[in-house]
Amino acid sequence: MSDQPNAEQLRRAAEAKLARKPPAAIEMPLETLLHELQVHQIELEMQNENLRQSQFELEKSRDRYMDFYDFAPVGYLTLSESGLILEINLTGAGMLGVERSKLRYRRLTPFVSTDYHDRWLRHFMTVLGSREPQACDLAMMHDNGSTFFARMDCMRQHKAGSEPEVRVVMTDITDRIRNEEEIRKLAFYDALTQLPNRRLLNDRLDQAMAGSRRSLRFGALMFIDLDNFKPLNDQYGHDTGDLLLIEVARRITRCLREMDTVARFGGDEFVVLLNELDTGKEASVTQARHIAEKIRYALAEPYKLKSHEKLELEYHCSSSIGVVLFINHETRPDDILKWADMAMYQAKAAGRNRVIFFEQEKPSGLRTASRETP
Ligand SMILES: Nc1nc2c(ncn2[C@@H]2O[C@H](COP(=O)(O)OP(=O)(O)OP(=O)(O)O)[C@@H](O)[C@H]2O)c(=O)[nH]1
Repeated sequence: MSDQPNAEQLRRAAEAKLARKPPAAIEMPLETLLHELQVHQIELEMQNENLRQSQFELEKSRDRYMDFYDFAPVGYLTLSESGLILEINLTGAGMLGVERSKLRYRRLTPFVSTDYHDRWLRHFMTVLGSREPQACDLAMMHDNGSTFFARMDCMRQHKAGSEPEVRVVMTDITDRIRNEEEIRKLAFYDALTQLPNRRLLNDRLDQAMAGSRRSLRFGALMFIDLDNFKPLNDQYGHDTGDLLLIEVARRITRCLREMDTVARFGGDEFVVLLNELDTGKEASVTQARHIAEKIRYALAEPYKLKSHEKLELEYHCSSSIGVVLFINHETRPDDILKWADMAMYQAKAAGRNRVIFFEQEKPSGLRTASRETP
């Protein structure tokens, strides 16, 4: 803004000047008076022009501010103390999928995914009670029902004589969250079958063993290796082999309860983890054998596969399964895996297509495997 006095001030100053002047001064020649008036008029016009220019600059910077506000890459919202939307920029309205004019005085909470309502309401109360900025990540609902993730940076504003308000900067973090999920998936799941991988299996085995210690129920771990899988790859190509592995994953999963885990251990090896069987060993062996046999039957059913020449082919493939029971965290996870693997090799050696249980340590200190009939 210019330091020039405004028209009202000039008028008052001129009147004061006139009032102060002695009558003699007023009786100056008309020509001099006219000249002085003209000079004043020019000065006034120049000041007017300055004012117009300042006004113009002010409007321009307000428009620029509105552009920054409306088209910022983040949503800006002002919420009332009760969570009503008082103001929102165009980006924010776009994120919610509703025209800005229709958002005023609507609550923000219905745009937060139901699972996140509690988190949002707790966060909002914290913001109202704090002078510091507070942030939380939420799953939000677009008006069309699709979900996006947003980081909500919130700050309470409280000017004397007015109701408190909450300023919110809403940043779309969907890509970041999806990337994190993708990275987690890559780290813990097998890309071909989408089953948990070896790393996730190790976690689940730790949990199952801790659970067994609490419940004093047996758990079981099965090592499953396909028989004669290699010839399928050799004859029809890796892609056809992949199709069989995907189908194997489906068939094993169908034999299990929700609480059990099947993981792809590598190549044509799968590991099944059964939780919370029975407190008695015999009953647990019976349950584990029942499931292992179910899997063995399911995997021995013929596979209808498409070869690399798109020809449909039927392939027969059995499995060798080694099983070990565990309880009460007595053993190390590595040993459980090793013993199940040993039992599986016993099944291979005994002619394949069978289930063999690993027998716990003998009094002699020798560990052997006992064979089950195919
Ligand atoms: N298609 C496909 N093949 C794989 C993959 N990973 C490993 N393999 C192959 O799986 C085969 C596993 O070898 P083996 O277990 O020795 O083969 P097998 O014929 O089942 O032998 P036995 O277990 O003794 O009956 C090898 O040919 C590997 O190249 C994969 O992701 N996709």
